[in-house]
Amino acid sequence: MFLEPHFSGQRSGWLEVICGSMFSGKTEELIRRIKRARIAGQHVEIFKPAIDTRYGEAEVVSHDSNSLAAIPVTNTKQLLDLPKDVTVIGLDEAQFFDATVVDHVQILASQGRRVIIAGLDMDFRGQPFGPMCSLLAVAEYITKVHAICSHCGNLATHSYRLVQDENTVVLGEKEAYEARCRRCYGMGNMLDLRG
Ligand SMILES: Nc1ncnc2c1ncn2[C@@H]1O[C@H](COP(=O)(O)OP(=O)(O)O)[C@@H](O)[C@H]1O
Ligand SMILES: Cc1cn([C@H]2C[C@H](O)[C@@H](COP(=O)(O)O)O2)c(=O)[nH]c1=O
Ligand SMILES: [Zn+2]
Repeated sequence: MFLEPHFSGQRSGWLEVICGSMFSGKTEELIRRIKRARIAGQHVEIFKPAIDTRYGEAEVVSHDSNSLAAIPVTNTKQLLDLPKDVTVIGLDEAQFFDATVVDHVQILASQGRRVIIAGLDMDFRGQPFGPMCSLLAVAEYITKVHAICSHCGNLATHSYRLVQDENTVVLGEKEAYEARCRRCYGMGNMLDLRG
């Protein structure tokens, strides 16, 4: 389990990334860390891409219906308008932000703030999703969480799309995606290719 770092001298900021497939517990882990920061008396703000309207516009919500209020973002420059006393920043569904998010979270960290970022590492094709690769490269701390494969019960790393749609962005839940292990993901794709 992730334990928050301690600093004895002057505290510097840092980036944490929580990544994994759909249903792997990214949002739950983000909510857990945010709640602990609030318990510690820190000022927290949470953001999400405005594009993710699945559960309403101003919330991050887990598949188990845990939720926290969040500010929808259309341009990641908005992240830089934060008051100085906000020392902890959460970002959910980071795969949907554009590449500018990488510079903007680094500015926040260099201002001494803790930035916790949750997002899908891979899209339904098994390819790196949006800015997640770059965020993983610059983060001080990385946590990869795993779902349970819907087919065999092993650990799942992939998000398998059940609906026919070639667009990278297709919002959805269980009706549109399954968590799968590498083996079951590969077998599903082979069957799709055979038609
Ligand atoms: N295949 C699955 N593997 C693991 N958890 C699942 C699965 N399907 C549904 N869940 C539920 O989803 C919850 C995780 O939800 P959430 O934190 O929103 O995940 P993520 O943000 O990674 O999509 C789990 O606690 C569990 O109750
Ligand atoms: C794999 C994949 C997912 N999406 C969408 C589907 C959901 O709306 C979100 C992921 O939500 P979660 O909190 O991680 O469960 O992303 C997509 O648009 N494209 C994809 O390839
Ligand atoms: Zn499997």
